[in-house]
Amino acid sequence: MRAMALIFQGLSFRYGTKADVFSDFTARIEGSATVLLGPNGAGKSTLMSLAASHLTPAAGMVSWNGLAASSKRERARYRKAVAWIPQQITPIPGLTVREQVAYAGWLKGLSRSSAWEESARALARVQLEKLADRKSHQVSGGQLRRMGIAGALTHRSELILMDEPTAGLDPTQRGVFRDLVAELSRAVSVVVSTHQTEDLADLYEDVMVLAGGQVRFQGTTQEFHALASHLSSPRESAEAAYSALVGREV
Ligand SMILES: Nc1ncnc2c1ncn2[C@@H]1O[C@H](COP(=O)(O)OP(=O)(O)OP(=O)(O)O)[C@@H](O)[C@H]1O
Repeated sequence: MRAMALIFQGLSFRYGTKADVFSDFTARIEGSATVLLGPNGAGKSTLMSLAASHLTPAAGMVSWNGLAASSKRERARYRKAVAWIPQQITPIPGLTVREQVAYAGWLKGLSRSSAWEESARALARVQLEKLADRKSHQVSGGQLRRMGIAGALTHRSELILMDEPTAGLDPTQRGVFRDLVAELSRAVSVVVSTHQTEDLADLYEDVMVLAGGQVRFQGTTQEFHALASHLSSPRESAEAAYSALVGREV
């Protein structure tokens, strides 16, 4: 296993004058494929945005593999190593799929020419090469998300954070996405937030359950299922374990 860790140390964060979403939050995510579960409002998206250094904590720090997101000297390297696929991927008007993927690489510090070269390789990995010349606002939601992943692949990130990547996808697109996560996690670390407890065992090594800005559970997927081991199917036990941890807050 790669010895890389995403570390949250004494993190505090709130939006404006609202209550703290996180207060002195400490957690460590290692391993190649982790799923972040939690009810609406648990703080999953906020944690992902903090990890992406898209949001800045009021106190504490986030680091990846020893690089601190908040360090001026390390921030560019941190952002190149850590990619984030937000819930909403916005097509950039006028750009083709390939141009938008190349643009993502350029934003992370690649030269224009290498961003352009890498974009072709990345689109092939997410099986979108046929749509490379289509305008990005003319592709489906599932294809947009794969385009976002391709953007993350251009700069060869080490960690890919995906926020609710399967929300609203039809079963076929979900299947494509699952294969992609399985493939990606052989080469890079992935952290995926979701509401869906189905198919956890096949895709993820580790589970972290968040509720009310706190870690309710962290362990291997097997340990997670074992919380409800009296139930036979993995799907039932995952749902039961999840409900036991966060109640019916869904
Ligand atoms: N932009 C924002 N401005 C103000 N409050 C926000 C904002 N985004 C989230 N919050 C609040 O912060 C808390 C955590 O929200 P967050 O979106 O991180 O949870 P989540 O687990 O991702 O939920 P969901 O599953 O619904 O996406 C919630 O109380 C939410 O209302």
